[in-house]
Amino acid sequence: MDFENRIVAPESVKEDSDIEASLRPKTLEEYIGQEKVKENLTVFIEAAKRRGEALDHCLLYGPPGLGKTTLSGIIANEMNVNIRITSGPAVEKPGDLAALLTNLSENDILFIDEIHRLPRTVEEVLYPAMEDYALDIIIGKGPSARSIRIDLPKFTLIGATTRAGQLTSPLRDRFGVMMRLELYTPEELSQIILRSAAILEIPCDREGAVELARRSRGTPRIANRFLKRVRDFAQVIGDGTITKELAALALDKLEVDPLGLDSIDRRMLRTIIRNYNGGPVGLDTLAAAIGEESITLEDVYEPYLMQIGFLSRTPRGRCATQRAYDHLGIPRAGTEKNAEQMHLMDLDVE
Ligand SMILES: Nc1ncnc2c1ncn2[C@@H]1O[C@H](COP(=O)(O)OP(=O)(O)OP(=O)(O)O)[C@@H](O)[C@H]1O
Ligand SMILES: [Mg+2]
Repeated sequence: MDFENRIVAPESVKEDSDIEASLRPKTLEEYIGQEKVKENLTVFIEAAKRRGEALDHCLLYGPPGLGKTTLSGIIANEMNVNIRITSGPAVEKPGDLAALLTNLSENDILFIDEIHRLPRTVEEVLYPAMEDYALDIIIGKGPSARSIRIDLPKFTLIGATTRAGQLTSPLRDRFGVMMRLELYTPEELSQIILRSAAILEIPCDREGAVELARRSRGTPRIANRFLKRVRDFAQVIGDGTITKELAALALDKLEVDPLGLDSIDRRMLRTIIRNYNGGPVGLDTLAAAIGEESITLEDVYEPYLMQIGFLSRTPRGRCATQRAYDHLGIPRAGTEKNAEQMHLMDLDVE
């Protein structure tokens, strides 16, 4: 199975990057959804600006593709400061971080994507930088080594992560603001799609946008990708406009079902149902059974399946819900007749 090229993958792939830049909203006003986050940010930004201070360090967390990078750019824009962008794995040595920090100006933003992947030695340099705006640098080796302190400009660190739980607590505790991004509702996604369609000059009617939205798994990145792909179908099969019928037809062809599930989601649910009698099954066991990493299941597949109520997490493991059975057309086992039907249905697995 091709995990890398899933059209419903929420992670950025190469073909996304050429449109993403043009579609990124620049102001909080243009940023659709995430009302709670926006409301709080508006207050924090306004307060920091009035005091002429740097914004508190912020941690943005939540599943991929929901707009963490976009939001950081917006914060910089609204604060009227520069933003430097890097990522956890890119900052390999303490010296790399020191170089980034000493190049900031007062109130600037340092954005560290995938901050949970910062090497520990780098993280330790970050603590005094965040707390006291200072760098402690060791000069020399052996007995003559001494530590000097370099003052840094007051800056804002914005960390983004899909896994807040993997952050060490000393790092987590140094963020003044923690904001969780949620999956978007189909209504919010259709607004995002209509906005993107207008920018890219793709004719798309309201029902067409709703249909794309419904299948976008709560994720703007997927919504924008669908828009781009479905435009091709609209131009070749239709009259150029994305309508409800055309959107449905195109996404069916791309093997994205009416709820946005693809074959991998269905396989995961079927595995829980068939091999584990609907669950509960432990995450690691399930991951091994479908040949995917536990972390990927947890970050990428589960959030959406839980949002639509197909999967529940219990202390003993994952369970498929009645809705999942219904959607897949699998009767619940329990009666002998059902068990027999299940057995027959097993013959047509992919
Ligand atoms: N609230 C929003 N309104 C409009 N467009 C959005 C919104 N959030 C995200 N987008 C669009 O979705 C795309 C992905 O957003 P972004 O790159 O910010 O996600 P991300 O959370 O940083 O993802 P990752 O976790 O992969 O880094 C961008 O093209 C952006 O234009
Ligand atoms: Mg990002």
